[in-house]
Amino acid sequence: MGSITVNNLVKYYDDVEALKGVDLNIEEGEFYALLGPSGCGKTTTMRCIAGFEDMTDGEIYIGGELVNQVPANRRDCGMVFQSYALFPHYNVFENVAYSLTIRDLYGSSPGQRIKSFARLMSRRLGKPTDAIYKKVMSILEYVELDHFADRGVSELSGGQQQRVALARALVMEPSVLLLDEPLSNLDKKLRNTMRATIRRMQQELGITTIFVTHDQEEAMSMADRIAVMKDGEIIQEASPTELYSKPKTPFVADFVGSSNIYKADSTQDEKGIKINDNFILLTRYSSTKSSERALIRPEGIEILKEKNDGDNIVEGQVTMSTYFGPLIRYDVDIGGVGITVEEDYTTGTPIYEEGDNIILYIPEERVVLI
Ligand SMILES: Nc1ncnc2c1ncn2[C@@H]1O[C@H](COP(=O)(O)OP(=O)(O)OP(=O)(O)O)[C@@H](O)[C@H]1O
Repeated sequence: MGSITVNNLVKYYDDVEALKGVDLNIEEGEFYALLGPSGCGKTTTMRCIAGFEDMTDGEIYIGGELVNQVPANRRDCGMVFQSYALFPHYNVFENVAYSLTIRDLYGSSPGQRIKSFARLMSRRLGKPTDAIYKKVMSILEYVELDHFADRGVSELSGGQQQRVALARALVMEPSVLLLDEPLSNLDKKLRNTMRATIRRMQQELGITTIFVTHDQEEAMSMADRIAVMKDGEIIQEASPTELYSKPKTPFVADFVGSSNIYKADSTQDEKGIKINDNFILLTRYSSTKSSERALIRPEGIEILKEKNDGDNIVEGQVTMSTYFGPLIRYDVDIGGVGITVEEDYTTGTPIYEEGDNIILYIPEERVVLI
């Protein structure tokens, strides 16, 4: 199985600098997500690792081997694309078997190629060899599609096509699996199911996996580690929990969840943040610089039934109330500044409507300076 190391990866498309020196150290068996907005360079990074794209500068190692000069079909990477890229006129079995045969044809010695080609021919005549048959059927069983082996792929649902694409990549037993936004064509419910399926398979097979997505929820729920990219660079790399609780920049904070971000205050004797006339005391910080930003996650703010004399209490007016089932989100105006609050909803939780007054408590341990 393969670890992946990328050193100072630079990629220009003519004069567009798509990657500005990306470094990655992905451990064997790790599930690693590249997360970032459209155009930040996720796919380019992936394509360079797979060998589909020439790089301008840098080094890529797979399983400790420098692969800069190694062609794509010899890099031992299985790749699944957003569009699935299945052969529409082949059935499920053929799509998966074809990938196996093609790799054998182009990735082995001339003697083996002849045998592989013979297998390909025999399959085309409707008599697949035992070895191919067993291998393909076992992987189809694994993705729970063995009963659809002879069905045309165009007659499958999106989620089923997605599993064929996954089977096609896995049948080669690659040491590295590269998944480029594989779930973005699926509806929300199917996406959740496929997330679990992919994560389970990855853990069972222990394949080093890079997953490209612009969906923070997807990255957070699946990956061991996440690299957040922006404008061709990695801004922060961390575990999902660390990324959420200790984002290094306002961009990361905003990208990995909803957040309230305010300027830290440097003018007061006391340390804290000023939100209009409200001062949020931060006793555990030795100083707050004006260059710093204070991040408060919406779920870190408490709604009080009554005002009390404690610190860090602000009053506001609800401007929007959104009910999501398990939680309610309030957009609140506190003297011209907005703050978003989220509260778990259980039966009996009072719901505030637009225009209602609301009392908020901001515990200082829920404020992170970035
Ligand atoms: N073939 C190409 N020719 C010229 N520029 C390209 C090419 N492919 C990508 N780019 C540019 O390189 C940058 C990175 O693109 P890339 O596709 O890697 O981003 P991405 O993060 O995967 O975006 P998305 O989430 O939209 O797929 C973008 O500015 C893009 O316009």
